[in-house]
Amino acid sequence: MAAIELDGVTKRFGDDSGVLDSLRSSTEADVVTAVRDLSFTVEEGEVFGFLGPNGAGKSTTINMLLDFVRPTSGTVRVLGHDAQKESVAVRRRTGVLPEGYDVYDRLTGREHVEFAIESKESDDDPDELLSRVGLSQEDADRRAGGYSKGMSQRLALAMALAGSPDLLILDEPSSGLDPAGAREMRDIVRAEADRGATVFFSSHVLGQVEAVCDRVGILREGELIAEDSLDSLRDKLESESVLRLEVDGDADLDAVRAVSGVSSVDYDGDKLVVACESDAKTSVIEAVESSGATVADFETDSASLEDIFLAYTEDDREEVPA
Ligand SMILES: Nc1ncnc2c1ncn2[C@@H]1O[C@H](COP(=O)(O)OP(=O)(O)OP(=O)(O)O)[C@@H](O)[C@H]1O
Repeated sequence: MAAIELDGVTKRFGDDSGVLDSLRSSTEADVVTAVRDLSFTVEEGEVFGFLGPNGAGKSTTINMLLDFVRPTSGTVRVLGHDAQKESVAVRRRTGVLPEGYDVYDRLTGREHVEFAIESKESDDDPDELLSRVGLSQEDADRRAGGYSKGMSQRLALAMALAGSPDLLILDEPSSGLDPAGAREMRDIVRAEADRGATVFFSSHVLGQVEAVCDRVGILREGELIAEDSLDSLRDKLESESVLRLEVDGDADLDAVRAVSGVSSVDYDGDKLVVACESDAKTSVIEAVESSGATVADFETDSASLEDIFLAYTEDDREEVPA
């Protein structure tokens, strides 16, 4: 069964166009389409990486899974439940690590976790959960208001794990963690998947996602622009190259973009950087030269996963060379 199913989901903020003119408070400029016609499925037991640059719509999507935000159109199902009509059932079976979790200053770490355990009606041992995320007994007895950022993040993860949820939603889980903490978090994600939980993991840090996820979805400006297993993305990479060209004169970037097999064209300093299929390299050089510029020199390397992510998510706007 699918753990998460989105079908044609759009979310517009600030859109009160259905409201009487006299009551409208927003102008057209206030309307933001955070997510546009988004459809995807995450299967039970999968670790799904939800990638995208800042403002791509990741948190909005997560908030719709939990019914904190309602879609303007489309349907959202979580663990077989309608996310709007059965949000209580969804939340009971879901552990959430929200982005930038704010602790309750006056409660101790243990009290936070006890609260999470109670709300999940579970009989978990709070100290066990705290030690799983690397917080000691002494830490557990301290008020969380004095915690460091990384400690607060660990505490939030312990709370998300309470009650062995069927679905874990982790929004930027490694933010604030040191490298050891980030690795421990990844180990926990894998252990949770091994016990059968589904993990939905949002991040703009590709390395984190790469290390734990079976499949990724890449969001850009509210639209899903790629959804694939990491292996397929890697296969794709093998046939991709990045060309760095030293160009004299002004190359027509649109002509280069139009070459079949080219996925992105941009300036990096004074170098023209073109991501393309390996067998399109000659056509790229020809396109640059026939647009009136001269290729003085070039180098080529195979694309890293990072390059692909950037190629998918970066804006194609022409940048003026420095
Ligand atoms: N409550 C809101 N009111 C108006 N606009 C909003 C609201 N929440 C989000 N947005 C807008 O929706 C878009 C997507 O935001 P969202 O927070 O979902 O992105 P994100 O991918 O989680 O970004 P980040 O990686 O920076 O957390 C942004 O343009 C944002 O300004």
